[in-house]
Amino acid sequence: MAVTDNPHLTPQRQPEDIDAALRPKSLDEFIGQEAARSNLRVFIEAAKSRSEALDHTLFFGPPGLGKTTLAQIIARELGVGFRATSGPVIAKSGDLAALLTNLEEGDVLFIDEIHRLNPVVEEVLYPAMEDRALDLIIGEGPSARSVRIDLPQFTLIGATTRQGLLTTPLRDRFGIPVRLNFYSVEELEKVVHRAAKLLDLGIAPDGATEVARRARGTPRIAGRLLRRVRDFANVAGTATVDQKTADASLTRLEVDSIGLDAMDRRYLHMIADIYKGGPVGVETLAAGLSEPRDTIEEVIEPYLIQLGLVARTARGRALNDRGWQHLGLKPPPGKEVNGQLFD
Ligand SMILES: Nc1ncnc2c1ncn2[C@@H]1O[C@H](COP(=O)(O)OP(=O)(O)OP(=O)(O)O)[C@@H](O)[C@H]1O
Ligand SMILES: [Mg+2]
Repeated sequence: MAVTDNPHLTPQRQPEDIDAALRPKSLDEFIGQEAARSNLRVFIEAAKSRSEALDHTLFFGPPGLGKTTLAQIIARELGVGFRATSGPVIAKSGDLAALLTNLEEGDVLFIDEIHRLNPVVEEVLYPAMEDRALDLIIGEGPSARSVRIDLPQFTLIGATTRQGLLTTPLRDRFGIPVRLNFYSVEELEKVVHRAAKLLDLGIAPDGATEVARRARGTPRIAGRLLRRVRDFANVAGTATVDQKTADASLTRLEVDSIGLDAMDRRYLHMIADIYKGGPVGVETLAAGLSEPRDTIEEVIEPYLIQLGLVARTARGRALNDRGWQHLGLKPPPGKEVNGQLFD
């Protein structure tokens, strides 16, 4: 059985299914991330010209910026097979051994959420990445012996939203670390136009700009918002989405003028209203919002920090003056904001 046929080793994350239709298929089609893209182009070309596997590659950055997409594109550009799995589903070292021994020459093995690998499994990965070999213990007790199995040349592509949670030995074994950044509005406009074409939806430039401005710097969100805008447009009988249609739809979806959603605003209000602007610890916020700490750190905070609304300080999260402004509130008198006393 092919590894990818095993349901336990190929978890289908639901959002990915919706995403599949909009996924770019080549580096040329992939929008933005210029530096990463041009470097990858060189590394892929070089590996191909030497008939070698590409060096192990690590993608890290917030959700929805294109990590899985780029991994698939790399396999396609290299002209090799693509096997996908994810950290939490590889429960035992035997599962990983099965995956690795089933690889074909040059294949890409994609491990999503690689920061969530079991440490025992991770140990198996080290020699596999470094020497392309597998050390197995066969038998038990006094008759147990260790055998080394050679693996085909392969490329491990890891993806993580939390680079900081990777162990140093694992991080050091990736020859090509790639950070993905939030997209600019101009880049997201292109993403929106491309997606609209694929969805067979007419969109005016100002309509695309409106969706792009409110997509939280994230192509996945741009795609999602566009689908909802399409629903509103279809029902209203609007042929072409312009700024007004987009704005009305997004407002109904509670996406505000800078793209923050209801959850983002609950987070900001919790700091402002209950903790007087902070600093407040992330665990406290997690409990107050009934959200896992991971979601807060991986999904909610990166964009708010990027916009400068919130700061991560040693004593916890604190609202910056832009955060107060966005909420239309004033910090309490005597409050230190951005390191300055507010009066
Ligand atoms: N540069 C891009 N150009 C066009 N569409 C993109 C781009 N990057 C991502 N997308 C679209 O955004 C969606 C999400 O991308 P992807 O699944 O690769 O994100 P991810 O980084 O793997 O997210 P996660 O961390 O949640 O796994 C896909 O539908 C993809 O088509
Ligand atoms: Mg992904």
